[in-house]
Amino acid sequence: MNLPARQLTIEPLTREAFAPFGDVIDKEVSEYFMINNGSTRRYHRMADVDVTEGGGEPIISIFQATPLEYPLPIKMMERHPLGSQAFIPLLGNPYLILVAPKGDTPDPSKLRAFLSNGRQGVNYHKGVWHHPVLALTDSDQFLIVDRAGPGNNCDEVFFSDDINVELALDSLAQQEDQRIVSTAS
Ligand SMILES: NC(=O)N[C@@H](O)C(=O)O
Ligand code: NI
Repeated sequence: MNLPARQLTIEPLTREAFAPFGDVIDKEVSEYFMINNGSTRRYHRMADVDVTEGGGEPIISIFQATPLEYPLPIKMMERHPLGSQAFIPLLGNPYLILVAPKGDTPDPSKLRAFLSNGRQGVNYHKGVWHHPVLALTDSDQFLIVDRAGPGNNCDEVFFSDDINVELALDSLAQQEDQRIVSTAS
């Protein structure tokens, strides 16, 4: 008999809640100073790019991502042991983030899911377990700042089927981001 999957609670993305996993890149809660003769706000050093271990170098890429099918059974997590990885949404669409604390393997009981409002980026710190990008809008686009260089910088761990955990969008219907459910379902 298949038991119903445990649905992860999807939390609003805040700097404080996400702190154990990395940085939230969100100008709406950040200080700035004026530059360019007063014409420009500089939201300075919102996150650090930590990619030089083992001879790594910072690179900038763009991901164009397709939403997965929801409810989404969580089958795997990955980490980048040699570098941080930042995702900056380019089109203003909400998206999901799924993380677990650093450690030898991701602990399924410590999975945390967050919803970005589409104006918030994230910077996973080196070694933080995370699910590959979870877009909620077709062909969504993200600017990525992460590491190129020698060595293996991507560990993947596949869970056994019996962890029976999923991400469902129903819980989002109660939040102001109602449009998400219609976009992704
Ligand atoms: N593999 C890759 O470049 N992307 C993942 O790291 C991801 O977090 O989406
Ligand atoms: Ni990654």
